[in-house]
Amino acid sequence: MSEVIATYLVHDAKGDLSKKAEGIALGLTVGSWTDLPLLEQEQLKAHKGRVLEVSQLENSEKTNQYLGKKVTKGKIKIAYPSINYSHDLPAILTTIFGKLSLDGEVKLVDLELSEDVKSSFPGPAFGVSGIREALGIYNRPLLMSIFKGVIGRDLTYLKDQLRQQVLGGVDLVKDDEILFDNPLTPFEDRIIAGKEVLKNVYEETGHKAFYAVNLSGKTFELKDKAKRAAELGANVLLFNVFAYGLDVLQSLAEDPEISVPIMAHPAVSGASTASSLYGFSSSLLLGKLLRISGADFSLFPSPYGSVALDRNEALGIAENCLKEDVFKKSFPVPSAGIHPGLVPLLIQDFGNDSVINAGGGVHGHPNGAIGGGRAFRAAIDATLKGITLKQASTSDEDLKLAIDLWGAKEVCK
Ligand SMILES: CSCCC(=O)C(=O)COP(=O)(O)O
Ligand SMILES: [Mg+2]
Repeated sequence: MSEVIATYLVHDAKGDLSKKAEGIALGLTVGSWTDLPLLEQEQLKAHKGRVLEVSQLENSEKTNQYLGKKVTKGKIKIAYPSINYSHDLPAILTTIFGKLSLDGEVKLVDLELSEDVKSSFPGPAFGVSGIREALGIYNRPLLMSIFKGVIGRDLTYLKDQLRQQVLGGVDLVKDDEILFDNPLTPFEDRIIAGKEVLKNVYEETGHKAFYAVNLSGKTFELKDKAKRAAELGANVLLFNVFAYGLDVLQSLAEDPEISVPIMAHPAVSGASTASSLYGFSSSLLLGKLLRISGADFSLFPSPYGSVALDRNEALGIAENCLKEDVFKKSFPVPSAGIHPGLVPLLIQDFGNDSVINAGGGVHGHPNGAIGGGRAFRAAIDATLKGITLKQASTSDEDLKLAIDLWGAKEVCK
């Protein structure tokens, strides 16, 4: 059947979840149902939402700590026929969660698209395999660092910081999401300068790395800027998807003139995911929806760093980035407050097909960004060989300095 199935988590004061589910299925599709004449009911049948599942998770005996009232918690699954909407996310999201998102304690936790609906979405143009091939790295998680303190600095500073990071052995360097187009480091100049630094480092050391430049500006200027970036040979485009919308990401990802991998930053997404009662689940928004819309990388807070996400939520994002589907895989990038001592935990939880990403954990190293990058690479190598960081640090000064400063969370085998 051609449809989208939505799963909701609801907290309902009235306690009749079946009635609530039927109300949603009707309200978001054909509106009124039972009061209509039989002929009209027949005509509308193909358009009506179908309740597939109603399950009570907790009863209403206890007062909910956030709502201050007794509520019944439950899961509701509804199928929405695809003849009701065009096959784009603005229409799909408005159908299944439009006014419903404003109507009490309802959280959208998952969406399942039938195969014909999926075919309207691009998925990542490069994906995990394409990025690995472009970098020539197949057997370990990638390592990324983040420019820091570039606001108010010029291109000379940016070039020097890029060089230091790449010399430490990182595979990717991304702009911070708060660096926009500006007179000191304009978008196009950053791409040109970045390419020059990466070329020099490659010629000197043989180490290949990519630079993810922040694609920013007004929505209707983005395509032209992205096309220009592609012409200039940009490696990756960083994009603050949730300040714009998933459909904007999709239109960039499916444009054949913008053949550049896209890295989705989660900025602003917390406003839609953080509540346990409202909004979207992180695994849906930062995993499934980013992937179908064309993100080659999805950044999200790791469970361990400074902006921590619940571990199951973070694992759910990674699962939706990587599970078998018609789409290429997106790289999960657990981020924020990451330092070399967290590498064993990150690899245990997110595996080889992930990107280890750090800003402060690279720049704050006592030997500077070069030392930070080297410490991370040593931590990755040690973890993959099954050696503890403590052991590895006896023969690696950069790793030793990092774990003396930030500690190490070894994992039990
Ligand atoms: C919230 S995920 C985004 C990570 C990010 O953009 C960042 O700047 C993290 O920096 P940090 O110094 O915490 O590694
Ligand atoms: Mg940042």
